[in-house]
Amino acid sequence: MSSNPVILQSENLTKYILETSVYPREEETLKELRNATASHPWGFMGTAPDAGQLMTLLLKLLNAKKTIEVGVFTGYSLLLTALTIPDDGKIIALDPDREAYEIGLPFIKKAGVEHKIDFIESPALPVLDKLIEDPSNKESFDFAFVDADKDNYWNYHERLFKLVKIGGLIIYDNTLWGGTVVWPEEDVPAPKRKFRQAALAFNKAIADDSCVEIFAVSIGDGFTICRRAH
Ligand SMILES: C[S@@+](CC[C@H](N)C(=O)[O-])C[C@H]1O[C@@H](n2cnc3c(N)ncnc32)[C@H](O)[C@@H]1O
Ligand SMILES: O=c1cc(-c2ccc(O)cc2)oc2c(O)c(O)ccc12
Repeated sequence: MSSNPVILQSENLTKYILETSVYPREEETLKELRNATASHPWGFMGTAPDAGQLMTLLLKLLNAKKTIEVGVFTGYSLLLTALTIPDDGKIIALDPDREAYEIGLPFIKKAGVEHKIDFIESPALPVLDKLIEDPSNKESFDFAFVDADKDNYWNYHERLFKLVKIGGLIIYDNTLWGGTVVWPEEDVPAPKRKFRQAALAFNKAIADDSCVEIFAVSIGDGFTICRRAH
């Protein structure tokens, strides 16, 4: 089994895709933010650039204007969303770690998109609950991206489902959790087991949810794309 967390069939194929179609198209400030994150001890948590490119395409297809991001870290996925939505678009970005967000902030400012971002330094669940209490927020968001504490994904789904409009998208990252979802439990390193179990439970629950159309994409660490059907 490869030690590379990328799930595509070979590391060379991933490299080929990155070099031919992702890096040449990656916006300069995104590249700079990604490079600034690389030296962070948790730098590997940033959204994979190929997965980010897919997200950009989906945001454009949707004409997304109002979005939510759960799990910001240094802001790679946040900056790409801010670069993609229109100038009067808005992103509610939730993360208890402001320090990591501040690593990416100079690149967000340089890109001239800070005005689209409402960063809230908080765990996401209480903020989502508050948003739901306001009827004007219900079914008002075009798009949500979830890349945070993996054992809360179903809790996020229950809330985001109420906030995202019919036809809107919710994307969940890490749903293949380094490919470990198909490994025998005993082969999975102990620290990875808790979130592997969370991914298995979430993948089953979302497949059983007839209110969304879904597709699990083997890109990055696994993207599950959900469209609110009704
Ligand atoms: C994988 S990183 C996000 C990566 C980010 N999407 C990017 O492109 O760089 C996960 C983030 O989730 C945040 N997080 C952990 N628990 C959270 C919670 N309860 N609510 C919101 N964010 C949380 C962590 O602080 C961390 O910054
Ligand atoms: O190794 C990780 C860990 C996380 C993680 C752990 C705990 C949290 O509360 C949030 C995130 O996230 C990761 C991630 O998103 C990724 O793409 C690779 C590795 C990890």
